Amino acid sequence: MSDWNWHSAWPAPAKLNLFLHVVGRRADGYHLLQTVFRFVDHGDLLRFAPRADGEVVLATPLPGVPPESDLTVRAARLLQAATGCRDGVEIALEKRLPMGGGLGGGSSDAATVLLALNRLWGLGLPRARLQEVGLALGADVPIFVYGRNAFAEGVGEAFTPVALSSVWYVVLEPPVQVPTADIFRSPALRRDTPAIAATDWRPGVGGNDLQPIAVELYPAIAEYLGWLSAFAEARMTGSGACVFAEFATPAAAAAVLAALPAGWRGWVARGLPEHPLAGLGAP
Ligand SMILES: C[C@](O)(CO)[C@H](O)COP(=O)(O)OP(=O)(O)OC[C@H]1O[C@@H](n2ccc(N)nc2=O)[C@H](O)[C@@H]1O
Ligand SMILES: Nc1ncnc2c1ncn2[C@@H]1O[C@H](COP(=O)(O)OP(=O)(O)OP(=O)(O)O)[C@@H](O)[C@H]1O
Repeated sequence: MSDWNWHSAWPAPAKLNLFLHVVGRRADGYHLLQTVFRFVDHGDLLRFAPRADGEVVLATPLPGVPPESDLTVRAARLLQAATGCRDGVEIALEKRLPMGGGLGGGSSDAATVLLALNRLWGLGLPRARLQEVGLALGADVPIFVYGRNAFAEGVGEAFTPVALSSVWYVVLEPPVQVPTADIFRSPALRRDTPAIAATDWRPGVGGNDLQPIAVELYPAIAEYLGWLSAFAEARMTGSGACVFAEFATPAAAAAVLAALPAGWRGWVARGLPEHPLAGLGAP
């Protein structure tokens, strides 16, 4: 992927929060979290073409999102501003991840833009610098730049890599979009879960502190969790709405998906050992 090629698709995978605890709150209102991020092999795709006029143009605007606010456009402009780069780009986004789904879709798109344009514009910024640039766009952007499954702390920007086994997930999409800020603003949110050491985390440890709040606000999430729980332990990712459960084999996951009630949306994804762009040149 060293050259501009409109036909090369750059992946922007989803993440799952295998657990998510709110352990405190910063003076600016942002919440201190502990979470494990896991990448899965289902996500959006991006394509890029150079523009000589220096403009950043989104060829595929999303319904309800003005291009100026789209995280892909904002990421490209922020990279121009951070480096003084005068090159432009046309971006095409093939959206597969639901918005407000807790899968980090917009954040992953932004991270893939940063990684791709760092390469295509020949900027040579180190990954750590791209993570900083990404944090200005959203708390979930740095993990996608970092590129390894990780135990995360702070607002989700301080990472300890974790090795995760190869498993499959059934991910269901309740038909609601959850605004992340609404969940964090809830007076009912528990903000004092005791912190754990990264080395004490094992798969299965911990829950999602945001889940009771989201379930209360959006009964569809409770309904989907209830259905999936009949097959395996089910949990919400991020601030919702999507819910997931883990399976040891792709056949076991496919069998659950095959039983999905009519009209429900869901998919099976493999847990990845790392982000598909983790090996990309950025130091
Ligand atoms: C819930 C997670 O998805 C877990 O991975 C992330 O923490 C959310 O990350 P994100 O969607 O990138 O969120 P941002 O766009 O940075 O923040 C949206 C809003 O959520 C609240 N917010 C977000 C992250 C955080 N650690 N504490 C917060 O209180 C803030 O009100 C913020 O204005
Ligand atoms: N490229 C983009 N893709 C998705 N949403 C975008 C994009 N650009 C801007 N947005 C805005 O960001 C909001 C959150 O979208 P996103 O898909 O990142 O949510 P999410 O999956 O809940 O993320 P997180 O797990 O980070 O909370 C959307 O409702 C939309 O208004």
